[in-house]
This record gives sequence, structure tokens and C-alpha cells, in this order.
Amino acid sequence: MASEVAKRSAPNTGGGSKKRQKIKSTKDVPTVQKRPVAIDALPWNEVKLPDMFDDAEGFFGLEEVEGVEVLKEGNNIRFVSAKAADVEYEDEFEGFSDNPEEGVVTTAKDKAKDDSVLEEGSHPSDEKRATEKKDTKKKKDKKAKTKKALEKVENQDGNEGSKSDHNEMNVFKALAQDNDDNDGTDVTAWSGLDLSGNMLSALSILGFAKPTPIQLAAIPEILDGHDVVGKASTGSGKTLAFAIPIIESWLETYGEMEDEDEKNVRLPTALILSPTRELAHQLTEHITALCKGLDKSPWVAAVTGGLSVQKQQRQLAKADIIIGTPGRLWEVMSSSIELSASFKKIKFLVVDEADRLLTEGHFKEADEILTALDRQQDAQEGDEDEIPSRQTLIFSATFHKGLQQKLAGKGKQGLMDDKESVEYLLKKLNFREERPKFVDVNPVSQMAEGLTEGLVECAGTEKDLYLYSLLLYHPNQRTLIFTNSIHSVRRLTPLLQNLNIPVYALHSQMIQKARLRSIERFSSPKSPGSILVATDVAARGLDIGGVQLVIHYHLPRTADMYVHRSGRTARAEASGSSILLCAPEEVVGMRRLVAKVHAQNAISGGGNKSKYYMRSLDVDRKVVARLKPRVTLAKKIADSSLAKEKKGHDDDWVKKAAEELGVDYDSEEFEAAGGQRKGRGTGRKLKEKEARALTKNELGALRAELKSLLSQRVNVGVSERYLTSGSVDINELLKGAKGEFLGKIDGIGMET
Ligand SMILES: Nc1ncnc2c1ncn2[C@@H]1O[C@H](COP(=O)(O)OP(=O)(O)OP(=O)(O)O)[C@@H](O)[C@H]1O
Repeated sequence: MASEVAKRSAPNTGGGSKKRQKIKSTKDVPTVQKRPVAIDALPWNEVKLPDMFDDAEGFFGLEEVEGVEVLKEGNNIRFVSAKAADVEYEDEFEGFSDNPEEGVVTTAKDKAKDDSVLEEGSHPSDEKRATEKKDTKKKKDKKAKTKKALEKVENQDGNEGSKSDHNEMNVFKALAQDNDDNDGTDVTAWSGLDLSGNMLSALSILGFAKPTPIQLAAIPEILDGHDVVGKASTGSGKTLAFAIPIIESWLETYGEMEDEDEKNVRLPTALILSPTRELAHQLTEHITALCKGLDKSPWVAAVTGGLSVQKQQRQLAKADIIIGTPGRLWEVMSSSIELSASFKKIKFLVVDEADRLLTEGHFKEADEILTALDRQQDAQEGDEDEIPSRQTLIFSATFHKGLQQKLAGKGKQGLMDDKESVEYLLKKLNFREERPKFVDVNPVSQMAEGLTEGLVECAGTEKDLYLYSLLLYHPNQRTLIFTNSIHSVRRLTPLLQNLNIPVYALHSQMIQKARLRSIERFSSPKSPGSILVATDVAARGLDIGGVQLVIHYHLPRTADMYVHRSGRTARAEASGSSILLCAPEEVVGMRRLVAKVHAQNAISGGGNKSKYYMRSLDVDRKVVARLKPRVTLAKKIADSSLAKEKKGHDDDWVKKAAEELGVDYDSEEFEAAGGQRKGRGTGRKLKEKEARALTKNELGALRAELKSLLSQRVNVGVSERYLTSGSVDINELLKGAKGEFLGKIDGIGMET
């Protein structure tokens, strides 16, 4: 095996695997062993220059290293060091960080907690780990039972030469029997896909009784070695559609490896490109969850920023499945020759949410990565046989029409060389087949089946009020609110908090730790009624269980974005609603956009071509008017803190600039001078100034007033519809049994 590849840790394969011993302190190191070390992992020391070199341009940052042997093996150069080995040994095997903000989430097989074992997978949070610990026993019992079922079959079917498919059918039967005793999920429905017993057992543990349509259609094509372009509606299980065959391939290759040495230097199997950090982490968790049910499992690593490039390089050197955003991946890859060399030999390249990744702002990095992966370019003479031919898998719920045609192979010839064009990138994907298999399992609808859509008409200036009303009409529902700007997320979050709504924020300018924390809290089973206000960074791919409602506070800019945003609810056969808040002047355009989405579905599915008409939802304006005072107050309080915060930032910035220029800075004087000029933004500035001017006491009074308003129930009364229908027991309604009060008490629900 090529020696350029960094040493990798073998996954735990149970009792038989060699386990590395934990070195607790340097005192415990019995012998000083020399080991091959990556060049950037050597214990480099900064060279101290004598004072006389005060201005020695070009020598700053000079580093030296001691005790390193340089070995030349053919064309490869290796560095062997005792010291570095110790340092790196501790560092390398301390287990991946539990801290998600550190950017790499990795996992190894679920295994017995053995103090002497340092190769341990990690999980994104301590909280999660605590929950997982609790689940472990349960899962282990389940796993043992599933295993027993498989063994039972093997024993029953012990005749040599028995047909494997016959055997497999019995595996299913045993699992089904087992399931009858509530011991595991019956996975008989997966039988046509030719999966290994190991994989079936993992699916049974996950509780996935049958493949989804995209899994049913795409898995055999991928297992057969084809390039695949997969299109299926949001929440339909695309992740496992590509992950299952990738893991099957890894299991097969790993099973064929004869000794530990070979396992230790194995090459990565797959590289998965994701457009956002959150999605990369989610893909990691999703694949990891499946791997946990396997006897032996691949290392899965997410690369999304936060860690030092060197540390990520070391961790990636061990990974079998790498999931990353293009920017960070390219940064890590481009600074390590060893990593790019090993990536070139991957068996699978996956582009998830392809239409976004290939078309929106990721050109440069995607281009660099694809160039680096291009196996032909670096193939050396006589090396051809060693290079596995890569399968390319492209997945999304939406594809621009042009992109779809190009991916389907039409017009692949004569692709332009314009370096800025999608065609250029497509060419770079380097499909191994002239035409990849196009798997479009759900041409009738990109939208999930269980989705209800509607719009609420309200004046642009009243969106806050209607948003709050909608939230009260849907109490205890996990709700995702989309806005088109970071500023709106920043504004709406405190506003809703002031109104006692459990709300979290998500946008791209938040630090990674805070982003992941928001998602974790929003998705926590402990808070089913939480709210997330987000930009479109949350629109694609995020799979948060139990999102029942999506509200488009700002309208989506494109039809595809409408599909992706709305797809955060009604996932995996669940139901959910998507509601647009539309100003009157926006209604026609929006109806047209949504009709377009549905028309495309109808035409491609050969279905009903009548125009889809999105209904307006009936919100009782009188009830909304009753909520106005509290929203106005909450807004005033939120605006005041925001304006003060902003002033602090502005002051800091101007102070710094004044310091650099060597002038005095007086914020009052500065503002007075600015206030003379009339121009754009003056009105906003005045409002901010007003908001800032609120004293502590005034704010306290506003808070008290709001508190009192919030403690009052909002009686929605008896709607005219009820009165005219003549069939309603008004006394019953007023008793509260049907929830005539808004909010947590018991929502009345929306009429659709
Ligand atoms: N065979 C299955 N049976 C039951 N649930 C499944 C199955 N496969 C996947 N799921 C679940 O369905 C949910 C959605 O899957 P996934 O995130 O892969 O959807 P997706 O098609 O990638 O959606 P999007 O287009 O929004 O990214 C996940 O919670 C996943 O665990």
C-alpha cells in the first residue's frame, strides 16, 4: 500500500482487533519508539533570532526540528521521529473532540468502554452523549437479539453450498420472527436490494422497516457501479440512498483486508460535499447512526471549520467517509500533499444538494477540489491499476431545468470551457459513464405528500403582529421561521423572546458553536414547541424531527427555495404546514410562483394540469387587533436593546479609527455633526436614537406593562362562522374545552 498515506487507526472490530494502549503520562512510556510522522505533525520550534536581526525580513516564522530521521523510499520521503511520535500519539488518539464547534465530528463503532482504548468516536454534544449512554444498553440488547436472529439463521441454514439468496431470505424471516417478539424491526422489505446481513441488522436496529422510493431506486444502481443523479422530494431519505452503498463498499473492502498493517493504511472511501456546515454535521450524524448498528464501522469525519488545519489533517488521515463544505475542505486538502493524494483515490464522490453547491458561490473551491481529485492528471506510469475509478453521485430535491438536462447527459458534449459556468464544473465532475443514471423517483411532486400550504395576507408593516398571532394559533408546535436577512433574524429573535416565545436564532454570521447550539436546542425532544428564526442557511437538507410548521416571514426569492424551505416539515411521511406571510402587493406574484412549482410537478408527472391556487388562510382580524398592544410594546423593548448594542459596536469602531488617526473622539459631537446631514438612513437613525434614549426606568415600566398584558388570556370569542352555522354549543366553547383562548392554554388551530 502506498506509504504516502498517513497511518490510520483501525476501527474497533471487536475482541479480535489490536487495541492501542493508552499512555497516561510520559512516565508511563516504556520504550521510546520511532514512528513515521507527517511533516506538519513534527514538533517544530520557532527559531529565536538574535536582536541584531530585528528587521530580518523573510526570517520571521522560521522553524526548526530536532531528532528526525529522513527516509527515502523510492520516490517517497518519510520522516521518523521518537519525540513527535509521543506527542502526536497522545494528541492523535485522545479521541475526537466532543465540542462541535471544533468542527470535526467523528465516530467509530459503538464499543465497550475500555479505559485502555483511546480510539473513541465522539458525539456533537455532552447532552447528546448522556442521552446516547442511556440508549446504549437498550440498543445493545436490541443489537444482540438481532445478531442472535442472524446467527439462528446461519445455524439453521448451515448446509454447505446453500444459496446465499435463500440464506438471505431466511435472515429476513428470522428478523421478522424476532420482530414478532418485539426484538427488532422486520426488514424483509429490504430483501430485493442485495444488502449484507450486517447492513440489514443495522437498519433493523434503526427501525427502518422498508426502503423509501429513492433508496429502492438508487441503491441498486450505485451498487452496480453506476454514476447516479438522484432526485426525490425533500425528506424522502436521499442521505441513506447514497450512504448505504458507500458503507457496503467499505465493508466489503475492509473485510478483504488481510492484516492490521493493511487496515492501518487504508484509503478513504468517500468524499461528500455539502453546501452548509449544518448539513455536513447532520449528514455525519445520520451516517454515524446507521454505522452504530454495524459489527465494524468506518470512521466518519465532518470538516467544517473551527479546528486548526493541521489538526483536521491528522483526523482526516484516519477517516473513511469525509463530509465537508467546499471552502474548508479545500483549505485542509490543499495544504497536505498526503491528503490530496489519498483523496484522489476515493471510490465515491457525492455532491449533496447539488444544484446549490454547483451553482451558488462555491465555484472556486468546488473547482479546486474537483481538479485535485482528477485522477487522470496525477496518474503516474504503471500506476493506472492502483487507481480505483470513482463513482459520482449527485443528489437534490430540485435541479434547475438546464442543470437537470446537462446532468442527464444531454448536451454533455461540447460543454463550454468558460471557467465561471456550471457546464465547466459539470465537465469537471468527470462522470465515468457517458450518461449517469438519472433516478427521479418522484416526478409528480417535489413537495412532500403530507404538506399543507397556505398564505396569510397582511400589510408589510404588520408582519410582526401576524407572525406572533400565527405562533399563538399554533402553540406547542415546532416552528421554523424563514427571513431573507440576517438583520431580521437579529430583530425578530428578541422581539419574540419578549413575548415569551421560546425562540432561537440561526444565520451565517453566528459563530459555529452558537449555530449548532441553536439547532440542538430547537430540535431537543424536551422542547417540542420551540421556534427557530433563520435565514436560508437552514433551508436545505436540515432534517429536524417534528417540525410541524414553516412560516415564510419573508417570501422565498425562488421557486426552488420555496420547495426547500417548506421541505423542512412533513418529512419522512409526517405531516406539516407551510404558511407564507404576504403583503397584498406580493400575493399575485407568490401565487404565480407556487403555481409554477405545482405546474412543473403536474406536467412532469403527467398529472392534472389545472392551475394550482394557493388558498388564503382565515385569520380573525379582531383577534389579531387584540394582540397589537403587546407586540408594539415587545418591539419597543427589543428595538431599545438592539439600538444600544448597535451604538456600542459603532462607537467601538469609530473609537478605533480615531485612535489610529490620532484624533479625539466624542460620540455626542460626532453624532451631532452627522445629524446635520440629511440623506439615506436618516429616519432609521432617528428611530434608533429614540430607542436608545429610553431610560432604565422607562424600560422597566414598559416591561411591567408587557408582563401584565402577557398574563391576560386572549379570548378569541366566538367567530361569526360559528354563530351563523347555528350548530355550536356556545357554552361549551366558552368553557375552554375547545380552546377558545390563544397561546399555550390550548390553540384553536387554523382553518385551512
Ligand atoms: N427507509 C427509511 N425508513 C424510515 N425513515 C427513513 C428511511 N430513510 C431515511 N429515513 C428518515 O427520513 C428522514 C429524512 O431523510 P433525509 O434527511 O435523508 O432526507 P432528504 O431526502 O435528504 O431530504 P432533503 O431534500 O430535505 O435534504 C430522516 O430523519 C431519516 O432518518
